[in-house]
Amino acid sequence: MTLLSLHEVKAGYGSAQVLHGISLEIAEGEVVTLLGRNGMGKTTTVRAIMGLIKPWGGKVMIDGKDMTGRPPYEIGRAGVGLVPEGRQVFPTLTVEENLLAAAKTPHGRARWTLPEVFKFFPRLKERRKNLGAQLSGGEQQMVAIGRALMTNPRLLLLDEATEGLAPLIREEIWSRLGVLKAEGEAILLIDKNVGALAALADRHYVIEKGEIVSTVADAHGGPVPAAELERYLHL
Ligand SMILES: Nc1ncnc2c1ncn2[C@@H]1O[C@H](COP(=O)(O)OP(=O)(O)OP(=O)(O)O)[C@@H](O)[C@H]1O
Repeated sequence: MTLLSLHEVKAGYGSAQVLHGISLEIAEGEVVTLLGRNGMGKTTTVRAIMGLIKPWGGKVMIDGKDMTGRPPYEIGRAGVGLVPEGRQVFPTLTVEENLLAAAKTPHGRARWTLPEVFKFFPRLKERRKNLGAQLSGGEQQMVAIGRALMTNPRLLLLDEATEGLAPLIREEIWSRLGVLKAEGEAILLIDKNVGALAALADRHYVIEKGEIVSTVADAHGGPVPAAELERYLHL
């Protein structure tokens, strides 16, 4: 079933239009990427989905329900969790407080609780009394992901979740995302690491100047080779 669909979403900042009619779909359990060079509108698309900016036109549908322009907490309640660009961990709260601030158990028994997040990222359990500001970039990223998981989302949006991280931490994040995929979590990924995207994702949307210019998938449902994705990025 379709979890999220965008129909001709238009949005921008001030009088500058950035999105010129974005249409895309993500089904339950699907891992999809939004690929594009800098400044093409990936983050703006995420903001429009989350209600962080109000679309100028078009529709954002969640579970077939029109959620266009609803505030972020309502989008979250509808099952969408965001791992934002730049992590945005609260610097003066501890790891535990950062995670608990987001806690939400929408439908009865929740998959994600504090102990479950600590099991998923053991490093966070060790650091649970540390302040956000005292964490390494990789640890902050784990907090950002853990915080989104604490909302028990059915769709996770990750905006540049491995940016600026050391290779080892980056690999750990990718492997954790693989675990989430295997559990049936739907994920929308934005990242510059095309190799990792190719390995994890089922499908790819290519965005250029605020429009989806290609949808890329393997005819037999397998992964799309990284080299093919690279070609789309160097148009
Ligand atoms: N808060 C803002 N106010 C004004 N313009 C903005 C704002 N945020 C982004 N823009 C502009 O909107 C356009 C698209 O930016 P966006 O961040 O969506 O791109 P992106 O594809 O995510 O790229 P990047 O990889 O650089 O984050 C760019 O021209 C950018 O300068």
